[in-house]
Amino acid sequence: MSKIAMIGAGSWATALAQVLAQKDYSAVLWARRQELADLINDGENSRYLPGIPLHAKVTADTDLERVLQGAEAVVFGVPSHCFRDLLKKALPFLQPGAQIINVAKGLEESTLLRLSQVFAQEVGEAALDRYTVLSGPSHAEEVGRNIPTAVVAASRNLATAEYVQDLFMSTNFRIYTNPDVTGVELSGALKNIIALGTGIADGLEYGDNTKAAMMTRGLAEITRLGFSMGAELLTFAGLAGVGDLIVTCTSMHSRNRRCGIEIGRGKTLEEAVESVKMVVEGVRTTRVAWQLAKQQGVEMPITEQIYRVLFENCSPRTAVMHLMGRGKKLEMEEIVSEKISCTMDQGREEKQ
Ligand SMILES: NC(=O)C1=CN([C@@H]2O[C@H](COP(=O)(O)OP(=O)(O)OC[C@H]3O[C@@H](n4cnc5c(N)ncnc54)[C@H](OP(=O)(O)O)[C@@H]3O)[C@@H](O)[C@H]2O)C=CC1
Ligand SMILES: O=C(CO)COP(=O)(O)O
Repeated sequence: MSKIAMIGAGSWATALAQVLAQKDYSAVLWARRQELADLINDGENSRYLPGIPLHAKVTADTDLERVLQGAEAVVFGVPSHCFRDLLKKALPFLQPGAQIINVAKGLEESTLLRLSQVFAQEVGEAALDRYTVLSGPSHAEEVGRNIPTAVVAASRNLATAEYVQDLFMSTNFRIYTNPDVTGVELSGALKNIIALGTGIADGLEYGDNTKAAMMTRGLAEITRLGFSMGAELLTFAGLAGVGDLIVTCTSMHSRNRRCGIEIGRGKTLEEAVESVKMVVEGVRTTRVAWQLAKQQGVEMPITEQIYRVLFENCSPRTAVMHLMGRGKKLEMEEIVSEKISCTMDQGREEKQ
């Protein structure tokens, strides 16, 4: 059977390799450290996905060229901040026409770009026809244990999205296709900010009401930013949107939520990130979203308060006080008015 290369050997890349190996693919993980490759080749990624015996077709190697040789598809499973660098390193060894699947949930901090835009800059706009983002409510710890999970494969090219759907689809891993790459990328990245926030609320020992309010209003501001950046509104109501927001804000598997809990309990950002021992994408994403909100002229009050807690020494309780003390609002105000004015503009253009 065919070979699939996985760039990165953390929890998510390992769990996805396990899904592919169970479908008889050879899933070869690229690890930057020999120690990690050895663990995987010994049958368990005890550093990132402990307690899950790996399928014999999951192997690891530190030689990037060897990993990529003959791979029909390449899954990038590394944190967003190293995507561009690893993509550049991988490019010379990619098989012509290889499918590229990105599973990272973040934005590039220095450029504020989505990762498909980073890919287009490095490989060329036309290559987006073989680029897919795979995203949705999917903790590695559960996928690795074959717990039923459903996610979205988004590509501008339907045939490419369907290739990824067929590649991963199994009895316990269900894939839907979606053409809205922008919406799927933004919702996957931005929900991590809200998960930091619900974690902080949990750390402060606020209740379920607070968490539900933060998730719902969080979704409203994610949707607002996403819509202003060209995403489809309905994507935010789907698996990659509200689905992933629910799982990340409520699960103890979530690294972002766990980091938030530690901050709410009084740890510094550095101490909280250190305690998680895996990537906490939401920290960088908060900086990016804070800047994007300003750039787009979009109100993101929760993101703004989380930014102040993470980077401006604002106490979590003060941040909550600021959120609760904001001026009176109509619940659907911005989203509805933007959509209506947009539809009206469209209607006017069509009439002319
Ligand atoms: N874990 C999950 O359940 C899910 C995660 N994701 C997303 O997948 C992406 C990866 O997350 P996850 O697997 O959890 O991360 P982990 O922290 O579990 O693993 C990160 C992996 O990336 C490697 N890595 C880190 N920095 C670099 C670098 N500068 N150069 C090369 N390799 C590097 C690590 O190697 P080393 O050990 O050598 O540091 C490790 O192999 C993130 O964007 C995350 O949001 C998406 C869905 C689910
Ligand atoms: O995206 C995820 C689940 O869908 C994982 O979230 P965390 O990075 O917070 O663990």
